[in-house]
Amino acid sequence: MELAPSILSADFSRLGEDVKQIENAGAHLIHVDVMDGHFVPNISYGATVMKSLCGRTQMPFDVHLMIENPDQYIGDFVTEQTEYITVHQEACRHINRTVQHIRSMDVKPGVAINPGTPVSALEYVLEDADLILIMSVNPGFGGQKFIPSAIRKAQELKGLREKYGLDFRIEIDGGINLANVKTVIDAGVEIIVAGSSVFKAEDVPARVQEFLDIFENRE
Ligand SMILES: O=C(CO)[C@@H](O)[C@H](O)COP(=O)(O)O
Repeated sequence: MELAPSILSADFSRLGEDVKQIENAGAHLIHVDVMDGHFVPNISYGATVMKSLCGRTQMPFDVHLMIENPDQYIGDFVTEQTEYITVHQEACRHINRTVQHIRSMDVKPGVAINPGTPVSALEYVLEDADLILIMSVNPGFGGQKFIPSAIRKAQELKGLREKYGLDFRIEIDGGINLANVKTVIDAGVEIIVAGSSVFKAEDVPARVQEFLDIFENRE
């Protein structure tokens, strides 16, 4: 199990400190939400902000591109710290080519699906991806309410992974908190993205620890 706090909910005026704080508390990855105002109705930040964190933390980057034309920008997000680059199935005309493009840059490719997209849309890309990201809110904003159908998707993906002997990891993103995280873990999720429930907590390190304690009891 890994915790990937989303810096979308961090305080950008002190991003380096916020990231260091979650790293010291034991978080595993930094989730980097990139939004273009086209694929999603919000603009967040780009590669320059992400790269400003290189070396300020040892945590790997888990990049989530919520953008049109991701192929055009993938190269900008490749750094020595970039572990995953995830693109949306809905944003890619040639998803297989995009996944191969990410892999050719020595980064693990991920594919995300929106709440309205069925798992079946991923059928022919599961064997090429290292990560499948289930959106459990409509992408674009932090602090939204969890959409429960994401649980069925995780169960379905876990079943397909077993059936075909594949080894992609299952990640969930949106509306995750201490109350629902056990349910998504039981459904098969292995990487938990959490934005507001981590960065908006009164005691951020304690909140990270609470997630880690739940992980430990589930493993
Ligand atoms: O990709 C997104 C939103 O589009 C997420 O990564 C959110 O930033 C998660 O925030 P919370 O729902 O956990 O507050």
